[in-house]
Amino acid sequence: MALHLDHVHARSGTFELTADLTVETGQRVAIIGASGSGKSTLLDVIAGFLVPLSGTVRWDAEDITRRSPSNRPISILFQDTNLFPHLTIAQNLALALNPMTGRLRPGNKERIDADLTRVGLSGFADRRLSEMSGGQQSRAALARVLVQARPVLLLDEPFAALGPALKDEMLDLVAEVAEAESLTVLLVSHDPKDARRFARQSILVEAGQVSPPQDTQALLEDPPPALRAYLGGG
Ligand SMILES: Nc1ncnc2c1ncn2[C@@H]1O[C@H](COP(=O)(O)OP(=O)(O)OP(=O)(O)O)[C@@H](O)[C@H]1O
Repeated sequence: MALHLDHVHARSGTFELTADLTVETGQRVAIIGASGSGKSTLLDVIAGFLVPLSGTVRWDAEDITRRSPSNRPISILFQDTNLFPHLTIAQNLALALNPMTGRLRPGNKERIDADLTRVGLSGFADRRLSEMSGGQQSRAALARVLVQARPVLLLDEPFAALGPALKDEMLDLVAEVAEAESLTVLLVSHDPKDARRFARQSILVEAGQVSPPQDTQALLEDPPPALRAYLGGG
């Protein structure tokens, strides 16, 4: 299994993006590029918020190019956690599972409890989000994407508001969970330390041109000029 972008050409306003690449199942990949290079636009194409003008997005043999975001094998974690502060964690996760009703179906409660345990929040099910710390809210947001049980996880700077130690802890937790569930993960981050920590391979985005995954260490040691300037490497 793999996520494929075959000869994708997309346009958002006047901005153009091209991508031709494969991310293998279970791979963790960082998306690196200067500000405005097209990292979020790339995630939009994969997630289904932006339909390309040409080319194909495939999950293995399945063409998902025109599928709505909610019908893709993909979940997304943004910095805005998508959680309702006045609801409990359990209520939030129930809504993630059954968006129309928020009611639990048979088996849902067990799934929620298992995912809360997995992210270190066992016993927190009835706690309101507004009564939790930033780190705990990040864990709850991760549990929210885990209950959806989709094989591809997109992360767009999800832990940028946390301090460095907490951010590292969350990245390690995502890596651990991704490993256990064989998730394919794409992480947009502005911090090269995150890419080094999280992803052996990275996708470089330069002025709308997306390169296939390459070795993170090698890319960051010898970045192309635009990326070097952005990273502040002189
Ligand atoms: N609807 C639009 N009309 C015109 N330009 C757009 C539109 N949407 C996005 N852009 C431009 O597309 C480019 C890519 O934006 P994108 O958000 O993908 O970049 P990014 O690499 O994620 O940037 P950052 O690191 O700053 O978040 C930017 O120059 C942005 O201004």
